[in-house]
Amino acid sequence: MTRLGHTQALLGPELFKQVRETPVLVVGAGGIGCELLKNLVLVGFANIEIIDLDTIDLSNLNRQFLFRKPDISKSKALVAAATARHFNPSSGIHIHARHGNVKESSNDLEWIKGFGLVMNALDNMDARRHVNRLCQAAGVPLIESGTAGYLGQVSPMMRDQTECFDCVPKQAPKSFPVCTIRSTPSEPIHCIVWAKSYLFGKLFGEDDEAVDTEELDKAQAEGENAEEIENLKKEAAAFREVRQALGEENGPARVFSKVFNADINRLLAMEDMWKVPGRVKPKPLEVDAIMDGSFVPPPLRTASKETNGQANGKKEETANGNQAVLKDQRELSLKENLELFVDSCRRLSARAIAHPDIVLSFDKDDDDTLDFVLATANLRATAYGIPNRTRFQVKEMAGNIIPAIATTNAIIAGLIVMQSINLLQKKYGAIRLPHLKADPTKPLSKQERTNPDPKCPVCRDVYVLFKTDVTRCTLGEFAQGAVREWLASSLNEDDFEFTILEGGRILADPDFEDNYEKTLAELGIERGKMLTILDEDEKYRPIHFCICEPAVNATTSFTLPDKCPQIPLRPVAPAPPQGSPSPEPEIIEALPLSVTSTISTKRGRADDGDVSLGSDALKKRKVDVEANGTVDGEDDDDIIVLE
Ligand SMILES: Nc1ncnc2c1ncn2[C@@H]1O[C@H](COP(=O)(O)OP(=O)(O)OP(=O)(O)O)[C@@H](O)[C@H]1O
Ligand SMILES: [Zn+2]
Repeated sequence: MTRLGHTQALLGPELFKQVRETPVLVVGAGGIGCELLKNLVLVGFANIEIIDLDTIDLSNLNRQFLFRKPDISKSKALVAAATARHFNPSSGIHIHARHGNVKESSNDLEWIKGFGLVMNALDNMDARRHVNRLCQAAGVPLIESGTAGYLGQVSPMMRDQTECFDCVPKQAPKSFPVCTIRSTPSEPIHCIVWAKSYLFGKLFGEDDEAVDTEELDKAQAEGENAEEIENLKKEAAAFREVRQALGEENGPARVFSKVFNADINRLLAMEDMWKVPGRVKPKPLEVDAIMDGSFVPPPLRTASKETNGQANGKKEETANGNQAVLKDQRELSLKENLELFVDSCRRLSARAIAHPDIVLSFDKDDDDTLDFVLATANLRATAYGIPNRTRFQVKEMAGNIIPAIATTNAIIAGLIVMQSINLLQKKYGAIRLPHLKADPTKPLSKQERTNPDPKCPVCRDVYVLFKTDVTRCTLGEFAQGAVREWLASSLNEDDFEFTILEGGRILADPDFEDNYEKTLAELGIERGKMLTILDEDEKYRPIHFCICEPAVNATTSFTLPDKCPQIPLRPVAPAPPQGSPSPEPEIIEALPLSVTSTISTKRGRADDGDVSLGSDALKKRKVDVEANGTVDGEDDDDIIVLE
């Protein structure tokens, strides 16, 4: 019996026909995507489109087995398709591979409606949200998936039948108050974040002197505390000075004495700061004493077995109780950290001097930047009595590395195919029940899925296919023809007052019709975007008109579906607490022509990891808010976000 003969016998002729004919979309040709594509081809799916924006990297080869060394730098989607085709050569399968971003404007509502099933094999929230919205708008079933180390999950999503990706709140990225990072660290991660997203930027990142000065002058003019501004200016000037001297022979020593000695002494002088219960005073570090082994580090703040055995400088022999451990897994002595600090400072400043136009940034795979973060984080940790970390641990923490495990990807890809079959059979009971999870303690577990959240801002809204020539159709024509004559009349609303938005922009409202004469193109509306209607009485759910290519041979400037869909009412919102102002969206009167949405084939943004964890980026938000010497407690809501 042929390979497909087995599948046919298993599935029965009707389901097998669906498998063969249903057009399916796979988004992402990475760890899960490669496994999935292979499975789909072997099961007999014969009409597959796969899209990925990335090219193959050496680090992909350990688990993305559709790729080989000679494929490095080639398009993931194209190579994956070319390899997978050979897995079932006799089956007459058609794989359409696309090297591109799923968010491209050509991937609009009409495009997604062309699929019977969509499968996400992505690694970031942004793209997942985008595909979820498209699928919800089109009513096309989506199978969402993700893995993080040994954990993984598969979640089928079907409009009106199950919750969607946005019905469920996602875990917020881990964040730290700025003052914890800047002045009162208590855990190794606080020191790593400080080294990576504060100190590294100050010494080697973009020189923000002009911005600093301008902002501080402005704040002073606006009446901010003059002493605080003065402190901030001094702090900025001090950093500038050590930064400029970095290339000199004693450059690293000057940085050391500023950040590990003078700054700590200044903090210690702020007595009120150390009266907070539980807060432990740091101890300034001294180069000479560290080098001759006489420096006595402060005791470790946690009652842990860890020793930070810097006192005798013999850490190198006792680290982890094992001399034979790999270099990266050995904890450095205080002296070694100091030497590594000096050495990495020299390497980085040599790079900065050789290429002044290239701004250095932390990269876990760049040894110079990793060494700098390792050494400075450990030196700071020592000053604060916090346990040190090994190079391996710092790389993992600073790089937000979650190991990708091929077996988890393979299990998840198999479960995606099982759920695809359930969806094709419209076994909604089956897709609602097994929200399948892979977990090392219980290889397969299921979690009952819930109904859509009535308040979900994605799957409870209404979406309308709006085919239009954006260079011809004006906003006024849209408001009259699509909203008043088509939508409002089907709602039996004679006096329908509404606001038109695109993204966060208000294009028109009952008192603002200045844009009515402009074409949609002039307003920056293009294929793939949505015009959203909100009624003034807030009676109905938002209605999104999804811009698609004009109909062939269209004589009018737009075409609408024959029938207006049913527009549900909004759920009744609980009364806002007394005195709380209602949020007003921003009105943009003079609209900039922002049609320049350039889509890169490489991501310019950080991944947010599989499931809801992990990322390659540590974002810094407003790190400089705290004046040097003005720490106002842990409840500071300025945060440094670890995504
Ligand atoms: N907006 C997008 N459009 C198309 N493909 C995307 C988009 N965002 C992410 N992807 C693709 O999704 C895939 C996710 O796969 P995976 O999680 O294995 O990541 P990876 O980049 O291959 O591996 P790693 O991040 O571990 O190096 C990647 O190939 C990535 O290029
Ligand atoms: Zn939803």
